[in-house]
Amino acid sequence: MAERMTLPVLPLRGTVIFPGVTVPIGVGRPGTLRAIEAAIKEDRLVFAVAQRENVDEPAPEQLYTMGVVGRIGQVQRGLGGVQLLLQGEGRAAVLHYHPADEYLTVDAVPIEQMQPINQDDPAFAALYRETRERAMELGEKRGLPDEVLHQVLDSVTDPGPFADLVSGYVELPVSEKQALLETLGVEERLRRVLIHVQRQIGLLTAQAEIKSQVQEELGERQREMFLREQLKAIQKELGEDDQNREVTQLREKLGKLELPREARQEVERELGRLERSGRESMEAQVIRTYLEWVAELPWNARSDDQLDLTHAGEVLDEDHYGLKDVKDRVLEFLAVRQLRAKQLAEEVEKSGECSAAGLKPEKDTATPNLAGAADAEKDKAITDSKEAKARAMAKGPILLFVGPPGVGKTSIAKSIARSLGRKYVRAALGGVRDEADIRGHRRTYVGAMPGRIIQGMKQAGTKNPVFLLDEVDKLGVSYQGDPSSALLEVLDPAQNDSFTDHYLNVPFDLSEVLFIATANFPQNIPGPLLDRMEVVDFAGYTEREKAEIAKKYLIPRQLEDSGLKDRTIKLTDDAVAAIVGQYTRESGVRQLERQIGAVARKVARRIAAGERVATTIGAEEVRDLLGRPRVHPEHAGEASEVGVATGMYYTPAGGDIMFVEAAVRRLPSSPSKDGPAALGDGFGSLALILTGQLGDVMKESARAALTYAATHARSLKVPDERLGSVEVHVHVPAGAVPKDGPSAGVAMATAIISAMSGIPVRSDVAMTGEITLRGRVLPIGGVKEKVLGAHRAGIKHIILPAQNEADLEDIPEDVQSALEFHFVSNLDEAFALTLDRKEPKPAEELQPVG
Ligand SMILES: Nc1ncnc2c1ncn2[C@@H]1O[C@H](COP(=O)(O)OP(=O)(O)OP(=O)(O)O)[C@@H](O)[C@H]1O
Repeated sequence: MAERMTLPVLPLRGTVIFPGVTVPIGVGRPGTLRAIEAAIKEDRLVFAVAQRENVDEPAPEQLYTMGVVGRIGQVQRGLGGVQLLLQGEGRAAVLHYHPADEYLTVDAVPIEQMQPINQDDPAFAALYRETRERAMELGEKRGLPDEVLHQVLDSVTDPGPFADLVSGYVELPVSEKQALLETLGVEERLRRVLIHVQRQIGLLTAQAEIKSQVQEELGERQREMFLREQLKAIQKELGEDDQNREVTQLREKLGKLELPREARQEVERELGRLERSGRESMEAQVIRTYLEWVAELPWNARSDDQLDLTHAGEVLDEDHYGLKDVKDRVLEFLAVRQLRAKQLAEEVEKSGECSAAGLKPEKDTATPNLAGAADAEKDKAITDSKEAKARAMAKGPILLFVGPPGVGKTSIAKSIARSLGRKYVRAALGGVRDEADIRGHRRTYVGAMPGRIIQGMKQAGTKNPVFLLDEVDKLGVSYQGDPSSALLEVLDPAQNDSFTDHYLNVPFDLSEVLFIATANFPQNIPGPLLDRMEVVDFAGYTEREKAEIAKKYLIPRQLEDSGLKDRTIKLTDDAVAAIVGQYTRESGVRQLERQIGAVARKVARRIAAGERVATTIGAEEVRDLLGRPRVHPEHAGEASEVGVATGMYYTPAGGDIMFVEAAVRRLPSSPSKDGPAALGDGFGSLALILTGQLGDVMKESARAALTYAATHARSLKVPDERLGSVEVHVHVPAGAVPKDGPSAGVAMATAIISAMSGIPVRSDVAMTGEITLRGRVLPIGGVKEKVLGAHRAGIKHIILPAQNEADLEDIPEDVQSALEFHFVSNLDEAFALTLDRKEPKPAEELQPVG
């Protein structure tokens, strides 16, 4: 029997201490504190026993009767109590509690544990091992570090203390713990501990499982939500649904087209890129625009040509008055095209037959049907492409319509399209200085676009339109490439079946297009371009022609535009003549149409205002409606004059006459009285003054005229007394109109000679012609315009260079018969006609200069 001990009691609340286990304990209750102090003074042993009930000052019956003898280790005193480490040493059973004022003491006896009968019993050993392993597992599950676990568990090898150690750490209610403490049989204790450990492991596992499940579930849902959000964002970013739909639509649209291989490849490539790019991205926009362009081009659509020349002639006549030459040229052009196309088609047919006959038999023996079909297809393809070539070759040169504005160049081109049953498109080239205007910008440029040719093709919607290249003479050249060279490619039948626009970046076939160009001044067209073209001249209209055009086309059209179609408004011939003569000054009929439009609108306004308006509009009414006449054309001079010659000029606005004036004055140091001077035929020094906004060429022309006059002064009957040092002043009035060109040579020479000799110039004679220093008269341009202008001005005689005689046929009959033409090849011939020798004026003294 172990010896009994008397010890201070340390009541434990909510815990049980096991032998071999050291635990920290906080003590605050005064009784317990006193017990601890007492123990510390003795041998530091206390009897640690669990309370049955959670009270402050437990009575003996509120304490269990088995506890542990504990040794007090480290003590930390603090405010309101102490912290101490208590190491459980051995079990002890209570004999008596001794309540006292100071603190509770106990009489207790140590209790030995009961070892199993056979420790080597495999069942016990298994139990022990199992308990160790499960304890280890529990420690791990609680998240204790492995080293610590091993250190603690491995330090105890005896099954009894091991069970106590684990009991100390297992989380259990006090009663359960106490029950473990009171289980003295080691085997039984192990078994119970194992059960608790297992249970706790189970609990922790379940807890962990639940936790992970919950987390998983949460996580799963969050993940899904997150992904969904992300997807939405991505789709929004990509506009995926719309994008896909759009790509599909584009693909369908493009799929229907018969694209050439290269174009198909490019389109596929771009479709792929579009699918991969974000909907709102810059790139997608660019690709979409590109594909839209491709989809809208006429790769294979064409209108059927109506090559009926009679019909074409009718259409041209229907739309235009006069222009006989032009219409004839156009019809000839169409006829040649038609014949050549037929001829080439026949050749193709023949060569097609030959190849078919030559190839077939051989192949038929191999795989009759298939090879036959394939061959036929191949043959057809060859024939088709040859036919296309034939058509292209049949094109011949490009027509170039040359003439002043408003003479019907554009509208004839439209008529050609109508007569052929083709679409009509027009590209204005005036002011185009950039190659990219013709050929487009590469797609890498921001805002790149196809050039005007491809734009025109899209607008046409067929691959064989009539394509008007307007104002090719106004193409410029800049550092950004020469647009005319791009145009050359467009017009070259050998190249234009694979015209490559920079933007499109794939060849487009222009070979079936009927190009027509227009220009005001063909001399401004670059040589190589002009070489490609066949010039068709549109000269201006005579007054009579204009009046006819007005009556037949312009007046009905303008009345209709002003809503007067149903009214019986009529313009008399006088009215038309008044508009033509007094309100317009042009070769074409643009201004005329505008003025007629103005008349029509004014009438309409008066009608709308309820005024009474005469239905027949005469010249009077025109003046009333349009106000004072705007145009004051030059009129032929009344009588012959000294030093005034009538020249002719033409601008895009038409031809007209102009007066060249010359005056001669003596220079101060005139050697005249002292006899003939050194220069030429009796002149000393000669000064020339030029005024009236003359261009360089005209100035040179004036010098040449003066030199000729000076060298021929004697033979030209310039009186001796007028020879000497003189100053000649040549002036061309209407200074606001810039004048240039060599064709005033004859008129200048005439004016100068007249001024020098004092012989007047006939006022009813108008003259034109370039001169040389030796007095030869060279041909000039614009004969029709000039002659029409002179006719308008009331001139009777026209002097033209002999080499211009052929141009006479351009001049309408009525004008021709109203005029008398004289052709000259030198100045003497001209002077003979222009100088009015019948009326020689008395030779006047020359006025000195200054
Ligand atoms: N011979 C004509 N018969 C009927 N109408 C005509 C005739 N000539 C011109 N017109 C009319 O005059 C107007 C101007 O003609 P158009 O536009 O064809 O001139 P254009 O020579 O092409 O001038 P631009 O060089 O300025 O383009 C058109 O309305 C056209 O129908």
